[in-house]
Amino acid sequence: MSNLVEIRDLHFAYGSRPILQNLRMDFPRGKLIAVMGGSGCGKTTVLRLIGGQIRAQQGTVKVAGKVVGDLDTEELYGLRRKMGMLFQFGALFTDLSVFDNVAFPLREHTDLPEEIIRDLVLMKLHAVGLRNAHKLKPSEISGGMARRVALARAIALDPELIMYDEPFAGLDPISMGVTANLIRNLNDTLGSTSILVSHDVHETFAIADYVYFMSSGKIVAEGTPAEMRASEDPYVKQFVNAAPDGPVPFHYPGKSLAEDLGLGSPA
Ligand SMILES: Nc1ncnc2c1ncn2[C@@H]1O[C@H](COP(=O)(O)OP(=O)(O)OP(=O)(O)O)[C@@H](O)[C@H]1O
Repeated sequence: MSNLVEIRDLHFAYGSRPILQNLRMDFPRGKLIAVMGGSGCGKTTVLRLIGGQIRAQQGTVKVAGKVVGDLDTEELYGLRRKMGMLFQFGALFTDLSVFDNVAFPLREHTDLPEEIIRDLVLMKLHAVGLRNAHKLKPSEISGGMARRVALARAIALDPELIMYDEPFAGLDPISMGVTANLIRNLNDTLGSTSILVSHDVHETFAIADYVYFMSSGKIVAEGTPAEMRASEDPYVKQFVNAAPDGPVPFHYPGKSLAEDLGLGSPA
């Protein structure tokens, strides 16, 4: 099976601060691939490299066979049209109705007549169960519904690749489950490829085909959700079991408590 996105030998630094090291990742067409790991390990940076918002200092990111870092502005713009992105707390335009929020990318990126835009928007809203809410403003709907509208907007242009950055953040458990199912169903019905950045193990394992675990800018484990559940890797175990201490220490590194309290030999 061919990969829609391929990352090879990737190194990335913000200034002199290394963020990603020696990454190799495959995102096969049609699959839903999760990228998991603690806060600040570099997950969002991976999405930004795929979207071409930033460029790697070393290594390659290929999307649909093209090296993203080599594209000029116009080519990048063309590539981005094939990508749908749902960012953390995917903010809606508060002054626009639900309908106009979803219509926005269609009006911005296509010359389609309004009657066609109307049908497309209603179909996308139907897919997320909110066709009948199309006249409402974001202030009149719940947080879970707003996330679904953002999802409808992200898929408005039938993207080949959909990237989700923490789509479950701030949602109640029911809305989380609804959003997770939608992400899986949309991937399958649109025939797209999805990248899901999340630290929510339960929802992510329920829908992902394959999982990459990152820590400090490196891939530390990868496999299917079942393989990850059975993994003996201490980092994966700590993450999957949400253990407060393990390879990721609870205490910020430094002096021991005994030293700080002047109690003699360091522990
Ligand atoms: N524009 C920037 N300039 C400098 N450092 C940055 C910039 N953006 C992110 N970083 C740093 O890069 C590291 C990786 O950030 P990134 O957002 O990719 O992490 P993440 O795994 O997505 O974290 P989270 O789950 O908290 O969103 C972090 O330490 C962050 O502080």
